Amino acid sequence: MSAHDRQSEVPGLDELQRRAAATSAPRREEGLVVCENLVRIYQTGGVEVQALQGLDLAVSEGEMIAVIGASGSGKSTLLGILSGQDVPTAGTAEVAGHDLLTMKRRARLGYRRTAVGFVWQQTARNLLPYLSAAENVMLPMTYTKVGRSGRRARAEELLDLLGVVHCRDRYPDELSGGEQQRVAIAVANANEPRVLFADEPTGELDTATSDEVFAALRRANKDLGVTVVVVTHDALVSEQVQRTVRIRNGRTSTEVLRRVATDEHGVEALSAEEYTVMDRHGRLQLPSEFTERLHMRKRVRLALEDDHIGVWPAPAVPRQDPEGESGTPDPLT
Ligand SMILES: Nc1ncnc2c1ncn2[C@@H]1O[C@H](COP(=O)(O)OP(=O)(O)OP(=O)(O)O)[C@@H](O)[C@H]1O
Repeated sequence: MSAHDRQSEVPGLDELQRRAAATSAPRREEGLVVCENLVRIYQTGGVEVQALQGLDLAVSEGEMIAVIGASGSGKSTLLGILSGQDVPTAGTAEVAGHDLLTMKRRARLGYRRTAVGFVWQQTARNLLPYLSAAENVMLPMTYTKVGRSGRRARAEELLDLLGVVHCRDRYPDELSGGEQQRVAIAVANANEPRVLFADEPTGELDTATSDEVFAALRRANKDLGVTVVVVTHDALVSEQVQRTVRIRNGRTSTEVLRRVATDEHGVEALSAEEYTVMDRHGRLQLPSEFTERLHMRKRVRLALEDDHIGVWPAPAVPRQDPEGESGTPDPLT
């Protein structure tokens, strides 16, 4: 090969930059809410609790999702971070372009007041007891430039939308649990937030009342366009959204996507499919029920097919005895 040929093989600066860009960090997730590799470590009495251990989540604008998971899996910690009440230890947490890791105190206060809304499980925690329903809804608007008549009109409109306009002049202790939560949803939407977070909003309610509250959340999502992230233990509630995200041990593990499918006879039916979450590096966790059944440990063999990837247990490797003769297979323990 001549010196000239070798020269022509050396890539130019543009080509090197292009290659570097292609191999650098994978593309960031897109969405109104984006968490990547999110970590929250609590330190209490010298003990470290890793509440979130590299959680990934992306929620698109206008979506309504349910977050489920066992007690202690990190659901409330996630909501606390996304609503600006708590600060993550590491990773990425962005909501509507706000970086929740680097946000300063003052900006955080503004964020909590106008960018997001929050509904707690405890009905009494959402409303001030000495204000009427309408006054509760008007209160957050005092942080904005909306005048008194504008505030009153917006409160009336929200209470009407959520089916509790008849409660406008009543105090919280004169409302049922379901009415209180619907007024709380109105309060959380007062300043036209981009995202509404609700932590077990139906946790203290019976089934019929929970349905009403959940219908109010759906109405807020549909009619006000607010993106909704709701944490729930209630399987019936989580089945009413298009996407349910399950958190296990501080990470997103699986997602159930629901959609209406039409068969060849034009009959519509709701289908639900469960997916394992893959992070942007291509990592995913195989369910232990699968790996145990097929005795998959340490290594697996992958094969790329036209439309899927096959995963097989690795064959047992014969163990080499000291004399150099092959002996019993090593079961890769
Ligand atoms: N302030 C805190 N200090 C120390 N550890 C905490 C704190 N808050 C939460 N934890 C721990 O972090 C882990 C996740 O808690 P988190 O409240 O987020 O779970 P959860 O899924 O919301 O549970 P639940 O469904 O019971 O409300 C748990 O082990 C919990 O004990």
